[in-house]
Amino acid sequence: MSDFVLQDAEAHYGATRVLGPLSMGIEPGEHVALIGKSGAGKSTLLSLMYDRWQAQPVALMPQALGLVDTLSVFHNVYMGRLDRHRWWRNLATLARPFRRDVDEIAALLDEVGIGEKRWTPCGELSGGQRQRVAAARVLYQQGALLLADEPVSALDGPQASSLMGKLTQGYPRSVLAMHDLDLALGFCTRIVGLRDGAVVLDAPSNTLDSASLQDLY
Ligand SMILES: Nc1ncnc2c1ncn2[C@@H]1O[C@H](COP(=O)(O)OP(=O)(O)OP(=O)(O)O)[C@@H](O)[C@H]1O
Repeated sequence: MSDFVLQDAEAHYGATRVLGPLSMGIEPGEHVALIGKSGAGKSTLLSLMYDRWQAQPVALMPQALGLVDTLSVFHNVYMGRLDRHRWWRNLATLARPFRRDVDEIAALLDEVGIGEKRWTPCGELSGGQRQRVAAARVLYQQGALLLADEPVSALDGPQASSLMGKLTQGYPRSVLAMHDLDLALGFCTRIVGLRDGAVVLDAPSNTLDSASLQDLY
């Protein structure tokens, strides 16, 4: 049985129910694309999953990315593992990073194509570069499950494909809110379609094509 299960889950804003009740589990090896039009409940479902499962090693890449603009790209990626180190090591890293960390993070930044920006403050990056920093941070963090909200929305076609490959290979399971149906079908094993806070489709990707998903929009 999966450790990642929701049973009759609901989300409310004030007195208004915007999601559920819904039940679903994420099995090992599953990469789930959450699709549906704007306002369907994708971000709300990701937040609910993060709340319910945060006792387990879950990484979150939020839509707003959560970068600290005044810190360098290196330091933002390093934050993916802040909770694994003692306070004094994190404090020392702020002033003078350890060579081992610099080398590991530099390799990751090279992989996502922003190695030359290692010491640039995140506030000086483009939208696509910022998205790649946030992706590098969750790849550095590692864990049992990745939750990501439109993780490649600011990237061009080849960059988006490359990063989708790294994110789905970097975690044993993932749930990714997506708007690009071809990327969802190409990289995810399962498609969950939401409409007005309800699951209206839940099927393996290899049984679907992008035309059959258009009904959700
Ligand atoms: N802070 C909030 N307060 C009240 N209602 C909210 C709030 N955030 C979201 N909602 C409502 O919850 C519903 C689901 O929103 P959600 O952000 O989960 O949609 P989404 O599918 O992620 O949309 P998008 O693709 O635009 O990011 C919408 O009806 C939205 O208006």
